[in-house]
Amino acid sequence: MLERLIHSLETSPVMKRGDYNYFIHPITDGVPLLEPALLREIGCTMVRVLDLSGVDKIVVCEAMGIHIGVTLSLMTDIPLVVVRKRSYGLPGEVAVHQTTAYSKGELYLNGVGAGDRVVLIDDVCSTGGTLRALISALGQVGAGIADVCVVIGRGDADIGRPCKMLVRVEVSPDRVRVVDTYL
Ligand SMILES: O=P(O)(O)OC[C@H]1O[C@H](OP(=O)(O)OP(=O)(O)O)[C@H](O)[C@@H]1O
Ligand code: HPA
Repeated sequence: MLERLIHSLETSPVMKRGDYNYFIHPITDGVPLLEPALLREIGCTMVRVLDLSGVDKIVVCEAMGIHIGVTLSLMTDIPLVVVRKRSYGLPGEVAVHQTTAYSKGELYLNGVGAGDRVVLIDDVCSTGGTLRALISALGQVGAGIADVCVVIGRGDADIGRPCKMLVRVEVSPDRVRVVDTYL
């Protein structure tokens, strides 16, 4: 079911970002190009594995959650909320701090309120810093999280709740290996 994702990951290049082995892949970086069939494969798998009952909104983070969220939104008719890296100052906006293996910044949540039931989607979970920040923001506005799902998991981050990972990878300085799949 995830043949395209697995093959594309296992042939993806790895570069250094400081000490961090950073793999470069269409889903996590948008380069060199995104094949519609790969997006469809991921969208179909997410529809199968996610608990979407009663879900009002799909929540993703700028930038590399957006194409995955759009794919899922088009397949399910559930509206999409994009958490941004800049503030709009709208009423009810919540700011949280994000730390990853190679960056720090602020994330700004708009468009989700008390009682909303959401699924949280991202491209990759590595240190878990981004998902922890997003879960904190959703908690602050009083939203319920039905499910959390990422396309690719690496490492063994604790985000304080279960996270469905379509594939799990190990990344060495010269290659990516897929070591597990969700289905
Ligand atoms: O588990 P973590 O260590 O938090 O890493 C995962 C996050 O890192 C990347 O985002 P990044 O902030 O690099 O921004 P981008 O989506 O704009 O590339 C990726 O899109 C995830 O959101
Ligand atoms: O190794 C990576 N590649 C792409 N995006 C990422 N986000 C966290 N780690 C990575």
